[in-house]
Formats: sequence, structure tokens, C-alpha cells
Amino acid sequence: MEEISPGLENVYIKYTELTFIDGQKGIMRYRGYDINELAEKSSFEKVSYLMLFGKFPDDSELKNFQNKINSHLALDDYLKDILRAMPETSDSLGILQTLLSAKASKESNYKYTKENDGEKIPEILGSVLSMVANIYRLKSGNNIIDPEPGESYAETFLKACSGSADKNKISAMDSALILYMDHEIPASTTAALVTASTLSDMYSSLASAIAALRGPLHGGAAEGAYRQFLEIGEPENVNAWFENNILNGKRRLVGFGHRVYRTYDPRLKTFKKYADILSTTEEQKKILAIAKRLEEAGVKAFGSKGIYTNTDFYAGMVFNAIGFPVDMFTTLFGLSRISGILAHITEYVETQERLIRPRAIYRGSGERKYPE
Ligand SMILES: CC(=O)SCCNC(=O)CCNC(=O)[C@H](O)C(C)(C)COP(=O)(O)OP(=O)(O)OC[C@H]1O[C@@H](n2cnc3c(N)ncnc32)[C@H](O)[C@@H]1OP(=O)(O)O
Ligand SMILES: O=C([O-])CC(=O)C(=O)O
Repeated sequence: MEEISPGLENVYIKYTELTFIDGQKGIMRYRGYDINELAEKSSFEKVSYLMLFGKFPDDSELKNFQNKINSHLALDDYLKDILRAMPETSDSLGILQTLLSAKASKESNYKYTKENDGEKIPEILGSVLSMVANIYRLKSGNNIIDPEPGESYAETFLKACSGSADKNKISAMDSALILYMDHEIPASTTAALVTASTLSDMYSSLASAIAALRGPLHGGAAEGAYRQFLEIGEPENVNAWFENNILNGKRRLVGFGHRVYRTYDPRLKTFKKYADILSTTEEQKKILAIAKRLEEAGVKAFGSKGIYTNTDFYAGMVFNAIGFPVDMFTTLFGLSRISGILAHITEYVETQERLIRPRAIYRGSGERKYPE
């Protein structure tokens, strides 16, 4: 008898040389390199290059890659017009999806080839940096600008957002960009692959991915986890809140549980480190104390079921300490994830180029006569 796999659980649709995950042991590597070591020692550009082209760039390859990205920081005028036309209440991820779709509208007949991808990928990385920085600027009441290239992608981005950024914040941003860059094929990357498998263009594939990232079960969880801490309000409220809302209520603990991990998400280590370093105001220290107590309660209650803290539990605190409001968290996740998604698209199209088209088992009525 045919069977379905709800949620495509344990269904494999591609081979990959990009990201390795051992969900039992809590190990995650990009092309064989440990994720936390990359976050500590490398940069977004170097790791993006590694993911996209299979090796770390040498100095001249890196410069060339950065120059190509930087040559696409100026937003097209029609994108600036769209940005200005968006209602004030639009959420930042929705605006990013809209801008990606607008770019897609000019991409007819995109052909996936190494040469095309080699030009298109830096273009996308430059454009998306500018889109996200300008979304932030617009939402904080500032004018739209063409970002100036800095020393690194993270620095260019933070300076474009708010004019300046200290070394700790740039370093935290760079690490966050690396940690969130790829995670094999979660819902968002799968959505991008479905679109790319029809040989649609890269911007359309990215718009599909961003749409799937939005939900609270996936990319929206960093925002959900942070709002949960705000709702709890004080560290001493944690246990009662947990009992009422999670143990005896119907809610899920946001920032906990994962389709693949049965232990702690390995990315937590670095996010937790930055949450500790960057939480300096009384409010930030209070949120951190709430998070730590809540994590303890969650692990005590759910650890035996293999449900542990995931990366989104502490990521929001880091984004907030860098200077971003809650509404930007999923969009920052999106910015980080672009190069991972592009690497998967390129890998998929190069090695398989097979239309993704699953089946559904029909269980409806037999043949019926149209009512006269
Ligand atoms: C970057 C990322 O996308 S990481 C994920 C971010 N998402 C979240 O943090 C949202 C909260 N977490 C969840 O909802 C889930 O853990 C998911 C969606 C991430 C993964 O879920 P799935 O693999 O589909 O697990 P599933 O839903 O089958 O859950 C298995 C069991 O664990 C329970 N469970 C899973 N996560 C949680 C949670 N966060 N809180 C409470 N219970 C949970 C489920 O209720 C279910 O219990 P049951 O068997 O008694 O019904
Ligand atoms: O792998 C997943 O399902 C979700 C996740 O952690 C990610 O996309 O970073």
C-alpha cells in the first residue's frame, strides 16, 4: 500500500556537499568545517565563497568577490520607489519578499550556468544587503541610501543601517550571518528548490524561500522566543508562566524543539556567548536572566523527549543587543540565509536539475455526475 510522509519527514530529495548535521550528537559543519569555529574565525564573505565555490578564497579571489558584491550596493530606482510606497505598518520580511519579487519581474529566461551564477550571486548578495539595510532605515524613519562599502559584509551592513557600529557588534553580526547561512534543507530552502527545479530564476526562488521563512515554526521563531521573554516580564515569573502556558496550556515553547536535533542545537553555543557579552543594559540583562531560567525549565520538562533549545532561543537577544527591533529578526535571518540557499540551488541544478513534483494519494469521492 502507498504511504505518505507527512511533513516530508525523513524524505531525501538531494545529495549535498554543503552542510552536515548530526541531530543526535548536535554537530553541524559547512563543507566539513565546524560551525562554531567558522563563526569565531572566519567572515561571512569567506564562508559564503566556501559554500558557493567549494573552497576558501585566496586573497585575490576574496577581494574580487567583495568588489563584485560592493558594485551592487546601489538599489535600483524602481526598488526605492517600491520601498517608499510600502505602508508604514508593513512588516520588514514582507517588504523583503516584495523587493525580491520585484527583482524577479525583470529576470525572464535566467539560465543556470557556472558563468551566469558567478556574476549573479555577488549581485544578489550586494542587492539584498542594501534591501535589508534600507528596510531597517525606512522603518526607523531614516532616508534610503546607497550603502558605502566597508571592510567586511557585516560592517557594510551595520554602517548602512545606522551609520556606525563598534567592533563587538560587527563581530557578533558576522558570526550570526555565518551561523544562519545554511542548515541543509529546511522548509525555506526546500521552497526555493521547488521553485528553482522548474528552472525559474534565482530571485523568484529566494522570494519563495523568504515566504516560507516567515512562519513561527521556522524563521519567525527568534521573534516568537523574544516576545515570549517580554511577555514573562520578570525572571521570577518564569516558573508560573511555564506551568500555566506550556505545561498546562496549549502553547509550544518557542525556541525549543527541532525536526532534526534531538539534543542542543550546536549554533546556540556562539549565540549564547554573544548574548552574554552584549547584554549590558538592565533590560537586556533581565531578558537574558528570563531566557536562562526558561531554558532550564524547558530542558527539565522536555529534554527526556529529545526536545532541547534551538538556535532561535538566543538569536533574538543578540540581534536586539546589536541594535535591531524585534520586527527585524526574521529579516536578518533571511539576509544570512541567502548565500546558503543560492549554494543549494546551484548544487541542485548542477547535479540533478529534476523537477520537484511529489504526489498526493487521492481519497475523495469516486466518479460523480454533474448536478443538472
Ligand atoms: C531556525 C528554525 O527554524 S529552528 C525551529 C524554530 N521553531 C520553534 O522554535 C517553534 C517551536 N518548536 C516546534 O513547534 C517544533 O519543535 C518544530 C516545528 C520546530 C519541529 O517539530 P516537529 O519535528 O514537527 O515535531 P513534532 O511537532 O512532531 O513534535 C513532537 C512532539 O514534541 C512536542 N514538541 C515539539 N516542540 C515542542 C515545543 N517547542 N514545545 C512543546 N512541545 C513541543 C510536540 O507537541 C509533540 O508532542 P506529542 O508527540 O506528545 O504530540
Ligand atoms: O533545519 C530546520 O528545519 C530549521 C533550522 O534550524 C534552520 O533553518 O536553520
